[in-house]
Amino acid sequence: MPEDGTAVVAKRVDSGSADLGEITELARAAGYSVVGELTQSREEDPAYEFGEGKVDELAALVRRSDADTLVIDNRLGPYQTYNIGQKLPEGVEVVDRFTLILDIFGQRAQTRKAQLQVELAELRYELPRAEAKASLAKRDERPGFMGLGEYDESRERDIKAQIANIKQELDAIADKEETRREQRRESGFDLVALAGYTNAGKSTLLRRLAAELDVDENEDLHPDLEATAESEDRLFTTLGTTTRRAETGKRNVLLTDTVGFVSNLPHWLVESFKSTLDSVYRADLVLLVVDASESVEEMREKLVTSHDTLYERNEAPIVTVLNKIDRIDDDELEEKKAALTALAPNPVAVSGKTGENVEKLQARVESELPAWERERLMMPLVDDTMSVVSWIHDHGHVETEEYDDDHVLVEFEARPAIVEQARAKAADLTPVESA
Ligand SMILES: Nc1nc2c(ncn2[C@@H]2O[C@H](COP(=O)(O)OP(=O)(O)OP(=O)(O)O)[C@@H](O)[C@H]2O)c(=O)[nH]1
Ligand SMILES: [Mg+2]
Repeated sequence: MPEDGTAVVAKRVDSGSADLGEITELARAAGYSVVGELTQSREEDPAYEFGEGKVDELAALVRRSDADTLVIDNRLGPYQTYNIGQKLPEGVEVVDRFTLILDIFGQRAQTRKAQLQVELAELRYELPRAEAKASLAKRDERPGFMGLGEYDESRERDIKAQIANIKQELDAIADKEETRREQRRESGFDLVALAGYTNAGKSTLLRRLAAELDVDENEDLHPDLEATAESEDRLFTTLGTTTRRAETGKRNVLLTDTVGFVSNLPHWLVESFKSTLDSVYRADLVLLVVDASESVEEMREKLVTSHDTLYERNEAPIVTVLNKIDRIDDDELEEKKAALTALAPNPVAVSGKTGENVEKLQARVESELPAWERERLMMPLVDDTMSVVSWIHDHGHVETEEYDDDHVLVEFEARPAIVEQARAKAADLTPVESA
């Protein structure tokens, strides 16, 4: 764990100039202080990623700045990692973008699920490396090294078995969570998820929209309700998921905040976090949060990354939320909206920090949620009637409730499935026959 570690950050791009902004933030999020940086613009060198001369320069910089880690914002093959490491002072570690992100996740993982997901991603990272080692060892026919080949093949089998076990456990967790989502829907809740690039302001918006829900009374239904959703100006503040009840008007909304997206992640890493991302993929509505105080270029890139992450699995309609508008003026906002209309049609612009336009966002959530059905039910007043009436209150929105001597007329709106259940409950109320 790189608590108080020091790092040099480096990046190669094929052409143009390399931007170290995000990798520096990621290194900080992992606990490093960044003590040096270096970039190169040239095609990839198969042995060293950078040109060999540049790696010598990097090694000198690492030595001069006394860094204990070299963070490289490129996808390194196992041999490149090894070759670069050979040039560095003894004990200096080479970390690429993916291992750095895994490192952050590992430090933040608090729940069993988060820990399993990190472990799964680590094993998936290691598997091709173990396979490469095993096949090298097999090819190497020097008798003295026979044992090595056997050892590595068993490591490979071992990793595969562990991956299968973890996947099984994660699938069981995912099933349980899916059941919980269904129970919540049956209880009349709409499920809305906050998604978006890391640091966009999702947790800040969650707190802004959240209403209090008595957690104790609803423990069975809402074990993931938490009092706080931290916000901080650092990447990946949120790793697990937090669900709160949101105030939007008529509808009963449960709003879920979760891990942010980040660009250039290999497929297996995103896949490892599938059961966390399911809270987004399986929502009734997704609020895709974008930091509007950044440049149009950055916003565009982050929107593309977000859409790519959502693309394959997401089932819900998406509303784009341009956040942090307190940091820009109206003209700038309009220009950005116009420049991004293809990726972010009809966005809602808000500030989670000041609360500006939050009521517009609430109205938009209400209008985008799957439509409710309207119903009028006339029920006889018998012993169980009041419990049916209060069930309708809990699961939908009651417009009028009128009583006469032996009947009640309830007019309400609710999800179609709720309306159906209410009808069945009403039909079960049998008027007291005069004997
Ligand atoms: N000026 C301004 N700052 C904001 C606003 N919303 C959030 N922030 C700041 O942006 C930073 C990130 O906010 P978070 O709410 O933690 O963002 P997040 O999307 O949950 O981030 P991760 O959990 O790391 O993915 C914090 O420093 C917030 O205070 C806003 O509307 N205006
Ligand atoms: Mg967050």
